[in-house]
Amino acid sequence: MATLLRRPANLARFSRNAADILSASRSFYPNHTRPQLWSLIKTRQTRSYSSDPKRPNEQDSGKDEKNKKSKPSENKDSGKPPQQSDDGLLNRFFGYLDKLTEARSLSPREQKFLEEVRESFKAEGKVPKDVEEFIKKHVDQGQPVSLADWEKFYLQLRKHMDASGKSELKAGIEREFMRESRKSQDGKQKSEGKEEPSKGGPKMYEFKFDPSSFIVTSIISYMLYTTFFPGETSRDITWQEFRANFFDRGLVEKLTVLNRNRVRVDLIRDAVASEYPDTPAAQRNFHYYFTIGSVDSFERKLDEAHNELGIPSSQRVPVAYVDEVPWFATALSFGPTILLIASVFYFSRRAGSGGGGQSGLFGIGKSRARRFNQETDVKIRFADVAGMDEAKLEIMEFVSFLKEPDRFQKLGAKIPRGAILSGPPGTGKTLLAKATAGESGVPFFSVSGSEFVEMFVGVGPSRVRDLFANARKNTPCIIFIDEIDAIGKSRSKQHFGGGNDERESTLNQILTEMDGFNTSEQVVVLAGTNRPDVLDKALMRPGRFDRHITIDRPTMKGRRQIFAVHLKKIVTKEDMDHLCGRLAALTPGFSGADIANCVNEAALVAAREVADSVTMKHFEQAIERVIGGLEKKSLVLSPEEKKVVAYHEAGHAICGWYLQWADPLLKVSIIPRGSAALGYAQYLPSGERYLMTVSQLMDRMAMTLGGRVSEELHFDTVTSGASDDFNKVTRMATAMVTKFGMSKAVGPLHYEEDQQQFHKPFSEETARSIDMEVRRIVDEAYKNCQKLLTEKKKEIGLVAEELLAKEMLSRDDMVRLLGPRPFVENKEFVKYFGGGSTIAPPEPPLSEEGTIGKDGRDQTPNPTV
Ligand SMILES: Nc1ncnc2c1ncn2[C@@H]1O[C@H](COP(=O)(O)OP(=O)(O)OP(=O)(O)O)[C@@H](O)[C@H]1O
Repeated sequence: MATLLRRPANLARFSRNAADILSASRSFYPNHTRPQLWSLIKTRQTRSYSSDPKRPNEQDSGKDEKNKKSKPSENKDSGKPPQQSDDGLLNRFFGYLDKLTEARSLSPREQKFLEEVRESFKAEGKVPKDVEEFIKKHVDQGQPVSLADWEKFYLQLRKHMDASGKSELKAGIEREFMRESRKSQDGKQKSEGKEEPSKGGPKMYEFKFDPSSFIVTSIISYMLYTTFFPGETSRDITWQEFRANFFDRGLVEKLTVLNRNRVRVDLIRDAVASEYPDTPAAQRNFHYYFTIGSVDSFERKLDEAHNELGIPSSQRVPVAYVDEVPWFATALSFGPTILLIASVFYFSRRAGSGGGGQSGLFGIGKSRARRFNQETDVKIRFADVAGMDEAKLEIMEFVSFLKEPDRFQKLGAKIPRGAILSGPPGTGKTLLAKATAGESGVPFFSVSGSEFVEMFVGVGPSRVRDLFANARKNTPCIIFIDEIDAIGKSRSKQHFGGGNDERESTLNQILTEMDGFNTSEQVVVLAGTNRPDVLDKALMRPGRFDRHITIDRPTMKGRRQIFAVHLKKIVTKEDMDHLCGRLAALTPGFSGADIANCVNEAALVAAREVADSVTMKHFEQAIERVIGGLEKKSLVLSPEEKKVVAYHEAGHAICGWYLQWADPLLKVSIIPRGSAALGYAQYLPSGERYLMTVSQLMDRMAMTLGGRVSEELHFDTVTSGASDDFNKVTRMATAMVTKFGMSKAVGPLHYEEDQQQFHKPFSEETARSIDMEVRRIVDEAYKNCQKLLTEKKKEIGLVAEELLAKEMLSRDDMVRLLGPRPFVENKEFVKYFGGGSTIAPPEPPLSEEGTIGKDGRDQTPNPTV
């Protein structure tokens, strides 16, 4: 390829030299015909050869000649009769080479090449056939040299050099020609003989033609050129100059009034050139301009000038009027708009590139669902999801459907479209969906409901369409829409206070898409929500989300299993079975996420202490921290306040100890924690409690009021610290009356209090009787508590003083101070806490009455001062 590229360049170079020689020959010897010319050259050469000392080449060639004669076997044509040498032809060829050398100053390499050619031919004593023909035809007969002739000639020389092993020289020459031909293309024909041959091969530069950058570069160059060299095509002059230099001399051909404020002067070029030989005005594109105040004054002045010169109206200089739009100014006026569009485009591309799929402004309607690839991403299996056996069983069916659809289809069963996983936060809904994908070995598209909500209209439905289209391309697969309540809220409820058309149309699109699946399409849609109650009924109907899987907070058994899953990754020397059981008992109401957090927190506590392994103590600290929040070391109470807190907490503790149906006490503390609690008493619910008796509720209320009663018994005044206790007690009592049917006066009725309803669901009369009943119940609980604590005033003092000294009392301390609790304890409690070791504080029992916090778990530690 390189040779092919080089060849035209070499040919061009050779033919140029040859043409030069022939033309030079003609000018040197104008009176001779070409054969005469060459015979002249020949004689001159013969003369010079006979008179000059022998050239080294000739000496060498003489030697070669002898060698040839002495060693005929070394001749290339050995075996053939040696060809008769044609000295005349050789000499004519050498003469031609001389002429070639003289006509152009060749580079040393080129000269060397020709020398080599000369030597080589001389050594052989003959010229090759083609060269012979060339000489005869073009030198002897004077026929013109065509490019084809030169190609043949050049190839012949090359062939000869190849045959005589001069390939290195040849390569050098070719490089030389290459360089020279490039030079000649650039139009910079320098003297080649003075230049050193370049080292290495020629550098090849690749130019890629980019039309857009070419246009932009051209425009910018033109603008710069016209800005910096405006005088090249135009020049401003005054009216006086115009008159004196051109108008009065009759050099003006035409005047053009531009935009009514400037005049372009067209001159009679030839006349201007002869009048002003050095002026640029003679150039074709050159114009003079002058400005005018107004068209009227210009016309008046022009008329006057014509009149002064006595030019008849038929021969007056013609005037044209043109309104030109200056393109540069126009382009500038569009500049800000173009800039704005360009930057919007650019930033939208950048912003979009973060998300998957198509980027840019045009990708806004594309789904943001993350696709987890089976082999790489979804490593979760059902074994990793603990404590929700029923939910797993339910969802297992989807796995078998995705794995072996035939089993269902052949019996004519319709495949379930999807399932809604509902439950409190952190209970493992996403985990279960991932495990379903992991088990079934299919791609998993995960998206959050809020990702369909954008400020642009139509984006939500478009993303839904895109998500489902993607899923259809990847069947079988699972789509998981987390927090579906963000878009799937009941449409009737949305209209209360405004409504949201965009959300509604997104929901409609989901409904349509789910309807759009045909029964054989293996796309399962799972959705997670914390609020199944607000979802649109249409979403829940059979044929869409067929299955409703409720995932509640784990039971004691579930917690134990979840702890077992998460403790696998933790380094601990504790007995695993006992540890899991004890931790599960300590963490009623914890969700899976809480448990995961708790285990991690314990490992962090251990690491902070630079321990080798995580011990029970670390777990208990972690649980305490998760429940109560951080210890508030910065909060320093005054001694009086501390005393009040101690007696308040001691009141709770004594109630919990001596009331039969109260939950067993685990820990009392007056160390401030979290945001509001100055102290707390903690109890362990006696097992999983699904039903509560009146006695249990009454004892729990009495226990909650214990703090305030103790304050009353021991101090002259009471504090504000019991307000949270009163809140709990009131809610419990209200629930007993309005929901549990535990009041004879109100009867077996259930009144749901709906925040969104303006009217209460009961009459004024009922409201009054509810109020009275609630008051009666609380009063009763209060009296019980007061009675008990008055009896146990001494014990309260004991516990409070010990608390002031130690700040925290465990169940052991209580046993030491008060003796064993006078009631039979729960079996599980005895199993894990009967030993009386340090007891971590579990959360107070969950109660239906609304001690549940924002996240579904009661986060308020029991009574504060
Ligand atoms: N049953 C469980 N077994 C093991 N780990 C669990 C379980 N439930 C929750 N977890 C842990 O809690 C983490 C959070 O769970 P996940 O995200 O599935 O909760 P979620 O119910 O989807 O929460 P949200 O409703 O807030 O989206 C999981 O990554 C896992 O570590």
